[in-house]
Amino acid sequence: MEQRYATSPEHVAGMGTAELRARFLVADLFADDQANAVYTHHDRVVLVGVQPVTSRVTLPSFPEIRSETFFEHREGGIINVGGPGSVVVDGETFEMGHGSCLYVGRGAESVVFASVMDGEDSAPARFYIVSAPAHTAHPTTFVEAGKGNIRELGDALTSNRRTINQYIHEGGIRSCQVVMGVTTLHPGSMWNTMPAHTHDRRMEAYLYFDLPADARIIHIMGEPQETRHLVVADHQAVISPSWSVHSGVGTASYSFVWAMAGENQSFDDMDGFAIADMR
Ligand SMILES: O=C(O)C(=O)C[C@H](O)C(=O)CO
Ligand SMILES: [Zn+2]
Repeated sequence: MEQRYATSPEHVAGMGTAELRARFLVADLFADDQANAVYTHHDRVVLVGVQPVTSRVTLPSFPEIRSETFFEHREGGIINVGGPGSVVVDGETFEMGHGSCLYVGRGAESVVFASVMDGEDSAPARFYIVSAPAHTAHPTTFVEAGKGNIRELGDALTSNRRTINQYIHEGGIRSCQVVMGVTTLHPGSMWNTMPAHTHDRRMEAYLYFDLPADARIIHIMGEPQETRHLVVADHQAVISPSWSVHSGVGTASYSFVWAMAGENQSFDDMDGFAIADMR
């Protein structure tokens, strides 16, 4: 498991492109028949990518978290950003289509991932997991793509019309810390999360998906008065510390998984910034 230690805003001001990418961009989460993990140390959130192709993949326990099983003292949200697949949690099978979400509660022991590969052109499932420490066990719960709490935001005139699907949140699937959902840009709209915000109570991670292979997201990060950017490709994630804005513009429309953990679970607890005040 890769370790990414926590960073401070003062540190970012002097970083060049390579260091910014090494600290905040998770470029290679998905690899065939593997479970790749990054331990962010921001709110002790672990990001995992599982891409089963020729065989099933069992979620390992990873020595860095010192537990018998991955979910012994953790919980996690899983979203499938690839082709159809399944997740078996302690013998119970969840068929997961593109964009669907599964919450796995503390104490789950065996978690096994598979793709439904039924032809040469079929795409493997890509399971994206965001996990945080959990103090109690909430039930493992599945929700189909598009069946979360829907919020429509933005306007085509400002190129930011988008649909937010909240899956794991205060009014939906219960959890200890993890809050998770998917935002989809409408055709022709390219901007997410602008005006931008921070939430000092929670870190957040974005995983961009459904972006054409030759398109990119220009992801804006850093303090609002001292921003930096990352150029991000499909299936890459960005770690956003609590003090950092997280907003992006695509060269094509796209979706992204957003997930947070920390002090509270209040989606609307955001500190917004006027666009004109950003630097
Ligand atoms: O499009 C948006 O705006 C978002 O999806 C915002 C994220 O959900 C977020 O940053 C929540 O704090
Ligand atoms: Zn946010």
